[in-house]
Amino acid sequence: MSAGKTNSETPSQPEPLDSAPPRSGELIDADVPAIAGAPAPNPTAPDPPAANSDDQANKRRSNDTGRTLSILSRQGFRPKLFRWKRQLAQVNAFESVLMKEPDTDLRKRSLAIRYRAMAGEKLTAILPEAYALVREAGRRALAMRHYDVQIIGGIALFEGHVAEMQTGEGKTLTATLPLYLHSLTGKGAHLATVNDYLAKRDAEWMEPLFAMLGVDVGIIQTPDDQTSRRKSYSAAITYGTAKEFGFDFLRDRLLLRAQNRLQTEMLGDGGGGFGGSGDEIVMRGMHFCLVDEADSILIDEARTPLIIGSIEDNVRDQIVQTYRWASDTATQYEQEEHFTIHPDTKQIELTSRGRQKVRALPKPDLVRTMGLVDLYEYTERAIKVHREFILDRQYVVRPGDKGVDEIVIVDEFTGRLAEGRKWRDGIHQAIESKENIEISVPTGQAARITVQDLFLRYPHLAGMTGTAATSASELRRIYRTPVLRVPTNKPPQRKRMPDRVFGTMERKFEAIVKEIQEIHDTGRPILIGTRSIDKSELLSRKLDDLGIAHKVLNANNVAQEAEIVADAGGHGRVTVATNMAGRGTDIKLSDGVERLGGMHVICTELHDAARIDRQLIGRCGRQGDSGSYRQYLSLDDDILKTGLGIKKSDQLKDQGAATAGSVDRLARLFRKAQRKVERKHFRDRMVLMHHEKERKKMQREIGQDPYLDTPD
Ligand SMILES: Nc1ncnc2c1ncn2[C@@H]1O[C@H](COP(=O)(O)OP(=O)(O)OP(=O)(O)O)[C@@H](O)[C@H]1O
Repeated sequence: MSAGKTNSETPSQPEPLDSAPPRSGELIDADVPAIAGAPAPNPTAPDPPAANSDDQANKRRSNDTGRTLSILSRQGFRPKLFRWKRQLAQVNAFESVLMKEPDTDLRKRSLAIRYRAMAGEKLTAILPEAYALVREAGRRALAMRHYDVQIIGGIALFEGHVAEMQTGEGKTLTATLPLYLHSLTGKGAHLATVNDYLAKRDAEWMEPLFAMLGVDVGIIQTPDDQTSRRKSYSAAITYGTAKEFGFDFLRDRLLLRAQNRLQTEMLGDGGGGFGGSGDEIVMRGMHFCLVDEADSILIDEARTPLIIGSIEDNVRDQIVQTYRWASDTATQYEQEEHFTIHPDTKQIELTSRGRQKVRALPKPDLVRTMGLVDLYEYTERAIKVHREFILDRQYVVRPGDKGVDEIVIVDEFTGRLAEGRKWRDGIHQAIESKENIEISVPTGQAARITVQDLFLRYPHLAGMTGTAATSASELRRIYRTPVLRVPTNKPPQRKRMPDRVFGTMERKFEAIVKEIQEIHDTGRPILIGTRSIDKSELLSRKLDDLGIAHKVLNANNVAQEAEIVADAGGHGRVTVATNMAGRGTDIKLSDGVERLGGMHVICTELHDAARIDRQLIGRCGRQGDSGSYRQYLSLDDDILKTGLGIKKSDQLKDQGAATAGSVDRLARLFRKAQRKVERKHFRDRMVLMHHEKERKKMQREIGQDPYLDTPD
């Protein structure tokens, strides 16, 4: 969209979706048989009459089926429309019957369809009754009746799509539909979220709905022991994080291998069973997984390897001392004289004078016994870390569980602390030595799986997200999950204000503060998104100087998160946040704010991926509320360096320093830089995927287990 005009938002279209078959094997038949016990489906049947005033209120809020389907048809979904329309009508027809039945009958029906599913009846045939049951249980147990758009979203999820639903449109409730339907087979349905908190919150929130249908729910939390994990996995539906699902898969696999070995050994002397430790695996297979925040987990996290470590390295002391030595000497090396930086890969390489210096510098005894090639590598890494990794941007230092300080990564995409995640290739340890804290010497790998591999193992996979359209082709290519943009329940009212571009960050921040002051005077709440913790704090100081009361939400003050978010939509509130405010945060407007124009969002910089910007923007104009947003940019922004290269970005920076006013016409340059970064990340992911595939193929050929026999 071009700058210079105030527009209603028109997000870019997702890929045409009918070109790739959905992943799920259970595609819906064109001829769904009529279902016993339900009135004959009538494709044009209106929604059933509302039972009470609550329901009437829900119905008023609900979209009419016609609007939903006409929006979908504009997305190029025609071939599926006929089927969905009929299924929606069938769900509605069932609903009018179910509404008259007592709770006990709902449970009996639920049991009956479970038997049918277990007996092998196709889930597609059971879908209308199952979805109507879930809708009715939602209405009774949670006072939330699934809107038509949510039913459509639920059908798409069942068919293996990634459903893009705008913020606040009710992904949590929509998820109950495919989770329930898949759980009927008795093979378990998983919901993967990004953190423990969301897994617990969503499971506990939806639990009364499932309980009404006689379905139990398990929750996996990081500290859980094996026994409680096993219990949670034995539930019909299990909520947990992608990370925990991955680690449980690996631990089970290690255990199975150990047991197999034991069994083989015992067979020789007539023994049976694996008595030994008495351990048992915790998972009971992988059948269906619904991934929440699908773009974050399936794309941003795709490359993250989940690793279970083996025994400690016996050369630990030597490694620790070498990290320390390299870090202590890193600042003595000069660019060009001692090292060069590759313009594209940003790789640091010592020159011959640099290597000479490595050899000449005094070293402790243990370091001297290290091979020279290793010493060069340690030094290059230490130089890189000193130049590129900045405290309170990419990471924070925080007191750890055992009373020792630890480095915690700040996730570029979520703004949150990425608990337990570590940089690879010694970078994490080099940062630990830079910050002079205990060095966590890497252990050997016992088992390893990437997030991508993990989810590709599920025969039925689906996802939900607020922002998938920009990743549609990647999701389809890697996971075979087409993207469906689910229309909002009410038409969106979000306004885009023209982009503003300044020469320097300083001038940009001045203009931002001015805009905050002006809008703040009208009483509208404002949310300002920054790319890093230090910038959120810089802006906060500027607001302090002007006496504008505000709250700061970043990874340093997670404890007050719920309180800050609950308040952010209030009259006159100003909230400065990293992209932590970007997901899972439902900002509700307080009374009267809607009339003033709703919330205003200010984006202070572009992120590496456009969808992260969209997440922040999505905080305003929620559920048909009014709202507005504006993007601010400056010629010294990081995105220009990462997207256009150092030379070009340095030129622009110089140009910016000499520019007094705004240069809004340059906005297009920033989007171009962002697209370049996105393409580069995409290529990296594809290369990784190719290598991983080749490695696994080769390992299988020589009889190895690609998850357990992993090279470091
Ligand atoms: N069918 C419904 N009837 C009534 N209220 C609903 C319905 N669906 C969702 N809601 C309400 O909408 C709000 C947002 O729901 P939810 O948090 O699941 O949204 P979300 O799509 O996950 O948003 P986010 O992108 O912020 O995570 C909740 O307060 C929920 O109660």
